[in-house]
Amino acid sequence: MPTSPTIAEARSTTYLTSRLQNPTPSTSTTPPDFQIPTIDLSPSFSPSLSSRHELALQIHNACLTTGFFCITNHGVSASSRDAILHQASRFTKDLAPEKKEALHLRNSKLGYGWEPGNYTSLAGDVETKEAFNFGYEAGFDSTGGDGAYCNLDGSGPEVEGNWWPAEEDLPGFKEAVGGYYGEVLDLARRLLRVFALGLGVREGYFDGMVTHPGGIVRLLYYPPSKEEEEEEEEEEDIGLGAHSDYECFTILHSSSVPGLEILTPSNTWHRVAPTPNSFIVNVADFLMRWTNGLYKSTIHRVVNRSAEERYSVPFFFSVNYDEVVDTLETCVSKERPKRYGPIRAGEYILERLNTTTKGGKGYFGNEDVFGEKGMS
Ligand SMILES: O=C(O)CCC(=O)C(=O)O
Ligand SMILES: [Fe+2]
Repeated sequence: MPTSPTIAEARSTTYLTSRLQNPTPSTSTTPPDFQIPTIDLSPSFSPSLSSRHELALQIHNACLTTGFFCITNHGVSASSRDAILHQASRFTKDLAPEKKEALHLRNSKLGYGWEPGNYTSLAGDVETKEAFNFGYEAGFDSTGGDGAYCNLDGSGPEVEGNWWPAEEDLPGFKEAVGGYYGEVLDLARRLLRVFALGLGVREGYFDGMVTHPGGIVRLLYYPPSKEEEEEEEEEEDIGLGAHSDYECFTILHSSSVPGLEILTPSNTWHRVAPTPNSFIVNVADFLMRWTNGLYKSTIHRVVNRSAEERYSVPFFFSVNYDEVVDTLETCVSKERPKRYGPIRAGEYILERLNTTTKGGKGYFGNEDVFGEKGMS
């Protein structure tokens, strides 16, 4: 069940303040020791268990340190990757304003639909990004699903499902985004098997927990920078404010325009240079909790400093939302006693989502907070 906005607000503020050691990190250059490893995922297809173990070790090390890594040879087709960016641009540019308005996420309890620019804020930054959010549908799943999907709040898809534009308004949109979703879901499940090996449990340990998994996709648009902002650090327009992600891990695809910045241990923003044909993967909060704080869910943000538009598509992968998850025993030791109790995946994520607001007050379906237009 969603928490009341007041509790959510307090938790959001405390959480982010505790993780942002300095609320305004310096944007000076990255320390030379900070690197996001690039990991070749081809061994995940290998019949050799030792090759898969070697891969798992590389990923495990990245999760213990940066919390971010870049993957190549991931198995997602170039055509689907191109198609999803094209659909993000069609949604942003071709869908009439009144059609977007009809999909406004203020009408959704689960964060689905259209998020206009400036609608949300994170860590006090008003954001310039625009987004369209949707979640799992069995029809996208290459396994066909197990028929047991439930929403973040425990309700079934018949209570609230995705909010799609009408087919005649954006012909072929749902089919294309569904095709991409299915391929990335396959990748996510394969990656989770690699995570299992890295975490010292058997490879199939998590399989039964992702039979109807959570997986929210956002089609994100970041407008071009109004002016050359490279030297004007004070004036920068935040596309997406400093935050960590909420689920198990995120698989991020973006256009070639840079913008993603990662907070380094020395409190500087590391600007990620996009690598062709790759995805960026990052540990999110639920996995951090599940691993007893061993895996790092690293704070990041987006600033589009270029004169070009930027599109990106994160896939936030979670175990089945009705799965009750307790700390992994392999992550508990005498030196690191168990820090967290069991929690239902959807409950945790929904609580976190409800904190992502202008003023931290919770916006999903919450007309009272922002009034009719959802903005103040
Ligand atoms: O657009 C990006 O590169 C990152 C997006 C992101 O961090 C998010 O949506 O949580
Ligand atoms: Fe993120």
